[in-house]
Amino acid sequence: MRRSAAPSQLQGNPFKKPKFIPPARSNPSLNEEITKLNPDIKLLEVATSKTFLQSQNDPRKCSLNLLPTEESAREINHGDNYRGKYCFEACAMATLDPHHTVHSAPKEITVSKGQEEEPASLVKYFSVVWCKASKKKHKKWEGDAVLIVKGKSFTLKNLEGKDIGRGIGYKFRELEKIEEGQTMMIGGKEIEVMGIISPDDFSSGRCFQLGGKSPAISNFCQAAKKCFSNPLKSVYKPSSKENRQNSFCNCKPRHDPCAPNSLVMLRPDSRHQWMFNKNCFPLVDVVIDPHLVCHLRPHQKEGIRFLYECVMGFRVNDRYGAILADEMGLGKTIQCISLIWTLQCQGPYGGKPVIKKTLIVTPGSLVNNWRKEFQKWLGSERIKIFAVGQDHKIEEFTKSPFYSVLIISYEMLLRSLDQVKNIKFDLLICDEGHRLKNSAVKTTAALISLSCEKRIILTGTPVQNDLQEFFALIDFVNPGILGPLSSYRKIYEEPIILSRQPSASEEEKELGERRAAELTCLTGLFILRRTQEVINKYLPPKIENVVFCQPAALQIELYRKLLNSRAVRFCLQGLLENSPHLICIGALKKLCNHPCLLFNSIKEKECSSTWDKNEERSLYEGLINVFPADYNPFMFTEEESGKLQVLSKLLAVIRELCPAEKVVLVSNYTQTLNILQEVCKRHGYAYTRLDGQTPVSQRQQIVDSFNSKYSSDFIFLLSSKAGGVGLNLIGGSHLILYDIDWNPATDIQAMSRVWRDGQKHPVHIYRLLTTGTIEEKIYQRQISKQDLSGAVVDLTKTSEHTQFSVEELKNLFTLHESSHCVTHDLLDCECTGGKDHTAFVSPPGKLCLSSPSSSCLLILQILIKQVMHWKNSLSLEVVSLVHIHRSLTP
Ligand SMILES: Nc1ncnc2c1ncn2[C@@H]1O[C@H](COP(=O)(O)OP(=O)(O)OP(=O)(O)O)[C@@H](O)[C@H]1O
Ligand SMILES: [Mg+2]
Repeated sequence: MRRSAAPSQLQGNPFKKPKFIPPARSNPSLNEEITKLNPDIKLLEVATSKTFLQSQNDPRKCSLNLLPTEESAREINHGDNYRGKYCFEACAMATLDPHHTVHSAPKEITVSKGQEEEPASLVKYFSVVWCKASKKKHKKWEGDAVLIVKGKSFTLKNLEGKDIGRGIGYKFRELEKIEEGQTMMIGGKEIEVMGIISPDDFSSGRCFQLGGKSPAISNFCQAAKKCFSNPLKSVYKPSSKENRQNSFCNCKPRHDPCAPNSLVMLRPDSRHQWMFNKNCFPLVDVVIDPHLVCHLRPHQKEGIRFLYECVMGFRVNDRYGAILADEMGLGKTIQCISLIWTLQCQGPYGGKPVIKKTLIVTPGSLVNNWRKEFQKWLGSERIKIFAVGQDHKIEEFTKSPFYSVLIISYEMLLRSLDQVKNIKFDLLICDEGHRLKNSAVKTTAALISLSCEKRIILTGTPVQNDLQEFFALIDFVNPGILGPLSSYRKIYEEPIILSRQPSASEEEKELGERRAAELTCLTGLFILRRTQEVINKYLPPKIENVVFCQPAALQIELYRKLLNSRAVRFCLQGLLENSPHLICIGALKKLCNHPCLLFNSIKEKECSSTWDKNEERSLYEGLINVFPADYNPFMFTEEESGKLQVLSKLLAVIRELCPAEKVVLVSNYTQTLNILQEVCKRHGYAYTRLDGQTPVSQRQQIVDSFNSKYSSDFIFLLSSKAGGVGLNLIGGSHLILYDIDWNPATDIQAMSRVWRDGQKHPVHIYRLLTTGTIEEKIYQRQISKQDLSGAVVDLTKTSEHTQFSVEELKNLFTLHESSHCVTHDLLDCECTGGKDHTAFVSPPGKLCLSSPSSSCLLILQILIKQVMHWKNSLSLEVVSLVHIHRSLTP
């Protein structure tokens, strides 16, 4: 009986180690032929099995390490190039298992009738191929599967992790004796055992990747040798016509690889050469332009190496994507610029450039920032870049042969997708690419439709909590690397989520942890994330202050009323259909910013008669009477909001004590920015503003003008939604976050606008919170959830700020009137926190509130070291380590 091969057999099932292939079923003549053609094949086989075994034994190493090691590869390279070619063909063939011929009839394992003694806990795993039971002569294996034998039962899972067969009550002795090569009938399916899977490979999920369509992770070696002794000797044989034709190509590196401080990229291994150097060009060192290298920080050099290896396909076979997820301000832009410039001028094969055209897609406000950064690092002569804007239509780029880099906003890309699709791009960079975490959105679909293999996502915001979002990012840069979504869910997502449930068994917990570790390991080859710690030493100090502001009398009264509204009572009864709790939360947050914002909403809803506004109306019932009869929201006063009073004083103090320094004032809401703008006007502060309404073409100009030392602007009003990411606002050294977001990442993004390279002054961050209110609760939630562990995806988090339990809502919908500062109470701090110590410093001598407002309660002064410690903690208790600075400064 002959069977055609299952996928694993076509690709070489690594679980089927060469030594176990029964001679009868291998094809000796083929192997002999291969060995005759090239004796090096033995070396490769050994290397292959060695690499595999090594990765199997070392759980920290990723699996799929199936290709020859660099050592073996280099041997090939030093020999005749053609030999190298055969060698690879042979290598590929050697792992190919010839069609199987089954000599013995499969045995049906019989269901045990009698009682058998066996250890129920004994679990074994096998890689198998299977087909439906049939009496046909020529059968076809239908697929690879994993057989799990546990005590007297078995489960058969396909490589997507789905159960395709189950059985119980088998004879234990039969199941125990299962060995490689054995064919048997179980559960109406015929299977052949291909190999044993170690418990480690099962629990990590590797066994599911290895059998079928999974990628092979290439042998990856960190150490790039400095330079070639003689590149011509190793590969270049100008014997053929083709080679003679190519003899014009450049054999010398563009920059001296042996110069001190030179940054030389890793050489391609022999697999890569075989795949991509068909014309046998000489190997040439790729060396980063020294003009750039002299500016690069160590982590940036490492980042460039990483990006180069990823997009060249050195790290993962046939995958050319990368995610650079460095924290904000680490210079992702310069790393990409260096990569583009290098690949555009150089390449390892005959020095031929690897890419011609690059597409950079970025949020609208950063299009011109990219252009400026190119100019900053490369000047305007080296590289011609084209930023799409109102006056720079994409047609210009299409027509002109000069431009090699196109920078376009996500919005514009959607509008001109057809034109962009007509251009052949060799490299695609998606800045602030976390927006691609949803594969259903148009932008993602548009970018996927571009036929560019080399894809880089840049993001400073880690993907938290959501394994599917993580999948979308991975699948975008390296399509298919995690298999289809359905199998990813079965193999990774479900076990990981299950293991996080409080009711998870020890076994489930262990499995979930192993799968999470494997996922991290697998994706870690093409994800790089460094934290701000790497640039701390290059930056001035940062002092972060959390300013707790007592609410004003009007705010308290309105707050009480809101909490007594029908809408809130509904929520507390668990009636959360149509999400009324989100409307309530929104109203409370508005009130914390200023009551006039709530007044506007009340008026708006009063005029609206639509049915679906009922809930909102029930929230606002009777509130209008709390406002004075002649209340005019345009004539709002600072006294009506605790935070606004503090803000006003804070601005006055900064202006007085540090007249040369500027302030970035951030809010999540445009309406709040309007109020803040009005405050600026009233006090005569020169300001500039960037929000969602600001035309994209003007944004960079606004930023540049603020950053300029000649600017008279004192305040930069910034909407965190429009400009929270990517902007460089180093002109300001004080940043005030007027309101708080559920997602700590949004606040951190905003805070990172000023504390970045180029900043000359110590940076002061002030976060304003209204005490006793929902803002404090959000803050507490932020610090208890926040974990900047450096992971791109934090698999331990489950927070979702749209879903709350009734208990959580009860806590959110409480006003703590008797406490001056609930967070302070939670700290177990011995100071009384009373109104007697209402002065604040940061740091001593630099800034103080000369006439402290009675509405201010405390400033928690958190020094940078402590911030780090605090950020890494998961519990509020650790905050008590934070020094509470309450000394009165004259
Ligand atoms: N090696 C360097 N020397 C001096 N300045 C640098 C260096 N690297 C980067 N910079 C500057 O630091 C600033 C921040 O860099 P960049 O905008 O690339 O950060 P980023 O990693 O993209 O941050 P974000 O996630 O906020 O977008 C820029 O003004 C950039 O020119
Ligand atoms: Mg950036």
